[in-house]
Parts: sequence; C-alpha cells; structure tokens
Amino acid sequence: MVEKQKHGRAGDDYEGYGNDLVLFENQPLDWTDRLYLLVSPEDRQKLNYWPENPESFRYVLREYIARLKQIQEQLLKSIAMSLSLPEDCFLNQFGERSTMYARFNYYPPCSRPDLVFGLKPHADGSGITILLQDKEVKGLQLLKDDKWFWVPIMPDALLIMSNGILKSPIHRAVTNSETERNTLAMFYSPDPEKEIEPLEELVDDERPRLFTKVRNYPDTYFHFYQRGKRPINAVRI
Ligand SMILES: O=C(O)CCC(=O)C(=O)O
Ligand SMILES: [Fe+2]
Repeated sequence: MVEKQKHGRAGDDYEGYGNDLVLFENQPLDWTDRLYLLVSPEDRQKLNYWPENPESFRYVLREYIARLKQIQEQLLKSIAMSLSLPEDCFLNQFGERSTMYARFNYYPPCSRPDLVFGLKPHADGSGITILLQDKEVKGLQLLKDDKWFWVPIMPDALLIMSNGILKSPIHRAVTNSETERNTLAMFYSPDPEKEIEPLEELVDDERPRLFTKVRNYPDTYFHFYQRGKRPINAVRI
C-alpha cells in the first residue's frame, strides 16, 4: 500500500499507480488499477513512478524491455517482408525514438462482473502490443464476426501504416467475482514527434489511402478512447 501511494499517479499525468485519467464527465470507468510507465526511450523515464519494492523490479523490467525490443524489431521486419515491402519500412516510421509503455493491470475481484468491465472494449493504439497474461485467471476477450472469443491481442499504428491491411482487433477484459487477475501489456509505438502515414507502396486505385498523416497518435487515441469512442476514426479520411 505504501509503495502504491509513493508511486501514485499525480494530477493529470498518465504515468504512475492508480486509476485511468478521467478526462470527461461521462467517461465509462473500468474495474482496474494500473501502474503505467513510459519505459523507452530511457531519457524519458520518470523514475519517481518506478517502484523500488520489490528490489529486483527495475532490473527485471529493464531486462524484459531489452528482450522485447529485439522481438518487436524482428516482428516489424517480418511483417514488412510478408507484405513484400523493404524490411525497414515500418521501423523507419517508428524512428530512433520510438516509445514503449508498460501497463501493469491489476483487476480486483468484482461482486457484479455483469455490470462493469475490467477494461472496456478497445483496440490498442500502439504498433505492437505484447501481453503477459495472468497465469491462472482468464479475462481477455477478442471481438471477431460480432462474437466475443477468449483470446490474446494486437495493434493500431500498423493499421495506419499498412493502410488497413493489418488490423487492430477490438478486445476487452472482463471481471470475475472470485479472484484477482494481473497482466502486463507492453505497447510499442512510433516516435510521437514523427509523422506516420500509410506506406506509398500500399496505396493504389484498388486500395485508396484510408488514413491521414498523424503525429503522436497515442495522444489522439486517449482522448477518443476515454469517451468510449473508436480512436482510429479520428484519422480516417
Ligand atoms: O488485461 C488484459 O488481458 C488486457 C489488457 C489490455 O487490453 C490493455 O492493457 O490494453
Ligand atoms: Fe488492450
């Protein structure tokens, strides 16, 4: 408890431990507490939000980040090649100062799981999300053909850069009345200063350009998401 308070989210900062930022009066609220940290680039880390207890926390998180970076870069290259594109084309749009956020989700048991979501339905705004699931408690559902299935997740920035070829599926986390549940989502996104847009190679007469140029999509994303709206519509042409 003391540790949680010490690293609590302050004012209108996104980072830290606590609830999500409440931006609008009628914003649907979620049954979750989370520790949200910008972990990369390193010079943007706000260490005052990083727990010191357990002692190994910072070290383990840094190790995890380093490994995930390699996986994410490899994934971006492989996806590019699977679309017959130059292997660095997505990586170039992510830029040297691409960002990674860690979101530790804590879902306490909820006496009325029929009334509230752990996380309301959404599609992530990141390019790639890697989710470490709770080992025992299920909770994540994915929307496909208007039905909810119990499965893992994925992106939105790639939806823009790939001109809609790569989809960012809608998912939600549900609550249950018996057990708490913990997950860790790592969001890998382009440098907020860099403009991203559909790759020219993926735009033609048959597949006209679907999205505008956008800078700092996560910022647009949060404003729409917290109203329960689909953020991707903000950049659709
Ligand atoms: O906790 C989960 O299973 C999903 C988490 C999630 O969708 C998110 O943090 O964006
Ligand atoms: Fe998500």
